[in-house]
Amino acid sequence: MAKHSLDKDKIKILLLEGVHQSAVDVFERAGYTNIEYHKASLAEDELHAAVKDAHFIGIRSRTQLTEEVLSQADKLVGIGCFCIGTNQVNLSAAEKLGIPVFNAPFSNTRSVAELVLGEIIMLLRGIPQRNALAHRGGWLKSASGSYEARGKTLGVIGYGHIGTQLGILAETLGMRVIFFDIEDKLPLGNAQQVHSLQQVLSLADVVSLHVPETPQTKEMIGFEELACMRKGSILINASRGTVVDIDALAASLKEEHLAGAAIDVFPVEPKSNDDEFLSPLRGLDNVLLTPHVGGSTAEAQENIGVEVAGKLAKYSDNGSTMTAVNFPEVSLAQHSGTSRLLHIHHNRPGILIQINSAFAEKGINIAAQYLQTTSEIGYVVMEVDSDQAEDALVELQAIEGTIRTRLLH
Ligand SMILES: NC(=O)C1=CN([C@@H]2O[C@H](COP(=O)(O)OP(=O)(O)OC[C@H]3O[C@@H](n4cnc5c(N)ncnc54)[C@H](O)[C@@H]3O)[C@@H](O)[C@H]2O)C=CC1
Ligand SMILES: O=C(O)CCC(=O)C(=O)O
Repeated sequence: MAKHSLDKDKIKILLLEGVHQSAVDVFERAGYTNIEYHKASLAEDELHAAVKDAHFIGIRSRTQLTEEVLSQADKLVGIGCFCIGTNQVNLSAAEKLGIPVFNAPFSNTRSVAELVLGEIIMLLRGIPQRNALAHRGGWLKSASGSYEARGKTLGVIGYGHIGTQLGILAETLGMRVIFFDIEDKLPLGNAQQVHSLQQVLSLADVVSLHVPETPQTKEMIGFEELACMRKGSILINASRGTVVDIDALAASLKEEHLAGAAIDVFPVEPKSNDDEFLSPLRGLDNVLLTPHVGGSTAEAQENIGVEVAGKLAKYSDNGSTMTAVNFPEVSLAQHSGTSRLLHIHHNRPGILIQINSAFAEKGINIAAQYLQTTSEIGYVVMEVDSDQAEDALVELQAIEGTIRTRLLH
């Protein structure tokens, strides 16, 4: 059986925010038993303490892995975001520390698209306000402000994995789909790409946001953009809370410029289910408020657990970094008969020459070598005879510009 430089039972895996049991199962099947599991996110001081001796951390969207938190995580080898978004991690700080970050880019996308489709139908029919009124003893049996989805225009902002699936689903209801994306995208079905945000906003009956959180998407929907939207139209945001100026949205709804909204993500979200949810949208009957559950289905969570835990276990076992979002990607098969050395370094000219010269001087034979770089860091993986592996590790650690090394037997 392969022996790793650090025995697997010494490798601490910290799982937060109730990631699915499937993740625990994957780790355990791979031989990792030192798992600290928390159902919720941790308070800041608890997080600082818990990361200190963790080799791997698994989080969802709540836990903020800032530069400060990462700087305290001396033993951290890899991070798993059990979701799509990775904006909660300081990716460049992690990269500079030589820590790859993995996520699950597809596993919950269908769940988000389905939720949004349901919300479109509910909002076009004015159901949220009828439902709220009925709960208070009212009875609003009226066709006023109630429409079919068929024939309406859906404007998708961000035509990626979620936006495209939503477009296809909406077309099955007979909606016309237009979209805005900063990239040229292949339109699926009968969708049409429109090259300005304002144009989509002014043409659509329903606008749905599916962009990532970036400096460019911060408050991309504010007073001006909301004013561009058609009177009586609907806004849906299941992307990130920072994308919409929430005060501007509340104002537009109160002025009855927009007929309704469905919001799943907020600029500030409660840290746990026990904390109060505060928002200027509270109390508006024509707004569907959901607690960031777009991707929270049994199917999505189970698949995400398997996918991300699998990526972390693979990186731990054999150094493979495929699909890491902040790190040079190297696809590696399981090794046998040799030891594998991982060397992460600042990307400067001459590192590989230094490594190869140092090994040549010591008579260390390199059976295989892989190198990938980003502009910041380089990642070299080498296979050497197991009886030379410890000497090779010493040589690697002495190379100037080294960030970290690992040895896998
Ligand atoms: N509510 C929830 O529970 C969930 C929320 N999300 C959020 O949804 C976002 C989108 O997810 P995917 O569709 O899988 O991502 P994706 O990466 O497949 O698609 C995003 C699209 O947005 C486009 N884009 C980026 N910046 C833009 C800009 N400034 N203007 C217009 N288009 C822009 C990209 O070119 C890309 O086509 C995620 O980044 C995440 O933040 C994802 C899953 C669950
Ligand atoms: O389910 C979660 O915790 C977050 C989902 C999400 O927003 C994402 O996948 O980006």
